[in-house]
Amino acid sequence: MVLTLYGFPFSTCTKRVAVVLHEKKVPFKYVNIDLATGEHKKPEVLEKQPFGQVPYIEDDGFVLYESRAIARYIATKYAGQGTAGLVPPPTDIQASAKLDQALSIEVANYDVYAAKAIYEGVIKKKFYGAADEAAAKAAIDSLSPKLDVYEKILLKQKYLAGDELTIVDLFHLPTGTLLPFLGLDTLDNAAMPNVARWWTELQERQAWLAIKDDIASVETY
Ligand SMILES: N[C@@H](CCC(=O)N[C@@H](CS)C(=O)NCC(=O)O)C(=O)O
Repeated sequence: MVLTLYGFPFSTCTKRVAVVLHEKKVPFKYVNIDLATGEHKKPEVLEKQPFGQVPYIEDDGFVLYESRAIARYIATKYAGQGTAGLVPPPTDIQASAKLDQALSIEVANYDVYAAKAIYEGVIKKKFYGAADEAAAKAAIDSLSPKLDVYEKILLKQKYLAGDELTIVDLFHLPTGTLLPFLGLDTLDNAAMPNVARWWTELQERQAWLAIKDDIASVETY
């Protein structure tokens, strides 16, 4: 049975999973959970995702939530198809450790600030009428010195976990592409040529272009 992705089109977390499904050329059925009407807090959703959030997947009866865990599951299960190397083989202990390191970097040094900025500056404006521009700016101000460190890392290696593209690079796309809506060239910045090089390449990936504006079921590749 085809894998089912439950999500919401404007959800950055749903896009984090959808881009990996496309990279790995995994056909999937997309089911919309309407966050705007509170569908994510209904008992049938809470049974699958106890925090009442999206995304989650069902794969032959196997239910999984948390976008990063889902992405890793997909990249591992479908290692032999689509884009190669998004996760290293578990037997490569050092590459796996470097991926874990980069995954922690993304959560602790990037997403905590980028997601906050997007929530305060973009989501609040779109769904609740008014942005909190001061809170968005504070989050961006906290993100900036972290990106200076990204620049140092990306000067030495092509991607965040080493010289191979992995899932963690893709994880930056859903929030990073919304930062310009806050009037910021945070990631595409001449003062950070290696971040800009990395970021430009990521944004041009076919898998991202396929889902950036809309997520739809895919029957076959
Ligand atoms: N850590 C979770 C976060 C999930 C999350 O916050 N999802 C958002 C959409 S991007 C959501 O469902 N928000 C509604 C809510 O929290 O009530 C993941 O990565 O899957």
